[in-house]
Amino acid sequence: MSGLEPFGARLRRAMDERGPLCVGIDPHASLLAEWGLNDDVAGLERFSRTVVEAVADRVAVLKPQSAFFERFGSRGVAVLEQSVAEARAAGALVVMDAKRGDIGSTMAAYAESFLHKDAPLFSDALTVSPYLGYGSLSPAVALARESGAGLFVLALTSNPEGGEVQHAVRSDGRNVGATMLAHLAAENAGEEPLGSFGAVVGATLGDLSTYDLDINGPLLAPGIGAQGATPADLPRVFGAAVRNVVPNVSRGVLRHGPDTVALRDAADRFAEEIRHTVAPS
Ligand SMILES: O=c1ccn([C@@H]2O[C@H](COP(=O)(O)O)[C@@H](O)[C@H]2O)c(=O)[nH]1
Repeated sequence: MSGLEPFGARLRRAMDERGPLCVGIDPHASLLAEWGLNDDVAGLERFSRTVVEAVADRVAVLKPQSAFFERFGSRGVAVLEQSVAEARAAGALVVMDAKRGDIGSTMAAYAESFLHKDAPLFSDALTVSPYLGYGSLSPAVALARESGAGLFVLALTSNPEGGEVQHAVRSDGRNVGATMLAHLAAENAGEEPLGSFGAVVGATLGDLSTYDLDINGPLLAPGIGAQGATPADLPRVFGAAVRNVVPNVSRGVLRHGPDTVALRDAADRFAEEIRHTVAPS
């Protein structure tokens, strides 16, 4: 299977050209209502199409949250397929936020669903959960390499409950989140300009200087906007690794819809704030 150029290289270029902002497509029932849309497949389709039309030609990454599409069954998944295709056609990279994770043999099927180049839901990258053991992700790592896709592994999540698992200390003295970061650094060793195997690290987490975030791969940073973090927090949280951070904003942008100009302006404001804090001129 001849794949795309590696995800890390494509992402680095997109971040350099468009800035690193990732806008989420999260069609919450409450947002559909605020936009004057019905909580049905037609409302879902209108919502997703509007977000893609508003921002897919200007942000590096769009991140559809699969849960909000799966809620509507097969017709919701059809809308998700269409949104992925339209976003990619407009030049955005798509990170599918489906947080898949299972024993290796089943993980292989999840990987086929999102990372095989001919899959209807093929995405540039997929969020995955390593909490059945990092090694259980091997089939997804292998297929991502073959297809030129990437993964974002949940390492230090933005929610307050995450620490119960991710801060647990192993017998070697390292905590679980740090162990995931170390696995990713090994995966990305020697890759230029950037590896394809990223970590999810919440922007809400405060000072992370005790962690080695230098994984030579992207750090997807949710938590800005509705969860309380701001672009100004990024240098303090990520230190020198801020250069590889892909900050995600979902509700913080989406609440400005359904007007496409207002959505675009909101994304532009976040992008500008991020540019100022990440690479101040
Ligand atoms: O640690 C994590 C991992 C994923 N997410 C997802 O990101 C968005 C955040 O949405 P906001 O509206 O900007 O809060 C959402 O899809 C989450 O499932 C996360 O928040 N934290």
